[in-house]
Amino acid sequence: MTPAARVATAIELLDVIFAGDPAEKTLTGWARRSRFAGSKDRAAVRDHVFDALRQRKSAAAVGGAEDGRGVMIGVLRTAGVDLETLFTGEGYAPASLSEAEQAHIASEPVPFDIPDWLVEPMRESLEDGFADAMGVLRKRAPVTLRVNLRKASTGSAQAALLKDGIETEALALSDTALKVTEGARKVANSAAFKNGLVELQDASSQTAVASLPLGSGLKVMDYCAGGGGKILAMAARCEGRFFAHDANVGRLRDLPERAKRAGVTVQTLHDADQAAPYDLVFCDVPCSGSGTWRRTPDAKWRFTPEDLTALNALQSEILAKAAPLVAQDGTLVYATCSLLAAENRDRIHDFVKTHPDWTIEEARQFDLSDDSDGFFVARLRRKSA
Ligand SMILES: C[S@@+](CC[C@H](N)C(=O)[O-])C[C@H]1O[C@@H](n2cnc3c(N)ncnc32)[C@H](O)[C@@H]1O
Repeated sequence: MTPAARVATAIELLDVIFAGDPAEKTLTGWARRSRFAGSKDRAAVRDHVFDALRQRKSAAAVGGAEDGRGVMIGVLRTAGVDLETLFTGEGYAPASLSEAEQAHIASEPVPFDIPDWLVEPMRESLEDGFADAMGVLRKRAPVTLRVNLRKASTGSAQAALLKDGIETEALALSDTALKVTEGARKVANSAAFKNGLVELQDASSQTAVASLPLGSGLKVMDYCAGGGGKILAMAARCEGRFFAHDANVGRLRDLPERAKRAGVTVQTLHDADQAAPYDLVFCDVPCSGSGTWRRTPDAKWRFTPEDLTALNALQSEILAKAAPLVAQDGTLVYATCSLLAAENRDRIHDFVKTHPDWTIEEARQFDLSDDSDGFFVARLRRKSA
């Protein structure tokens, strides 16, 4: 495919997505139907579509229309691309630019790339960091690896990755985080990944796990374990007994294989109180994912006030259910990958108000940055008698 044909395809797919179809499904369906598209074409079309979804509102303002074509024009114009070379109308290229499209100038200020109803809650949550975070949300997210300290040091993992053409740089935020600077698409097939030297994990999650009071011999429960990213990061840091639970058992499916690769043992429990009490119960609760919206940009446009209300109720319910599983002197951890105070600060304040025997030991919000996703982690303890 020519660069122009890739843009034309992205425009078509964006129109389907804007009409309501999920981005992943739309891209997968197109790839399946389009035998002529090679892996580079598929990657390029995907990048165009995701760039457009990240910047949907600002790009529409710059491009002059809210449909796929307008948004794509906005994305390319913002990136400084010469539109005349792509919008030629020749072959599979998009139609030439109209006079109105050529002359369009975005009115100021260019809108933020989140739903309108979220602008004030987000501004209140992020305070001075609001403008920076809105800028970062428009960019691509980094690919970050966690070095598995059970099997490698940062240096030996970097050397192993390099053998497969993957270049990385160590991130200051965490002692285990490597940002991939070259060869990100090769990670899944690399020997370093297959042998469990590294896992994919954002740097703020890694730092949050590193801040936990983990020590040898502790019993740890990951109450909302999902694919197991957090419990694997915990198990990599110390010897102990590690348990994983999830209301949706199917989400634990990959965990045994990942644990085996990492050289650790994690026992999955259908019933979380089976092995209670635990020294540490980690609740990585379902959330808006606003700290990771660069990675799943169509999720932000689907997110409604009703979703937030329902999530808040579930988040409080999970904390209340997990608290009795914690040993008398143990730690309850509440975490989200959200930037919204309603899902973070407000939830733990609400919890200690309704559970007066508990106190907040520490809470930390990780900003959204070029090197890491937004993340929130809070440690709670029972008050001493
Ligand atoms: C943010 S994800 C967890 C991600 C995971 N910790 C990781 O690092 O890969 C939240 C998980 O909570 C689970 N969940 C939802 N409701 C729950 C509940 N009431 N009790 C326990 N888990 C729940 C979901 O199935 C989902 O897997």
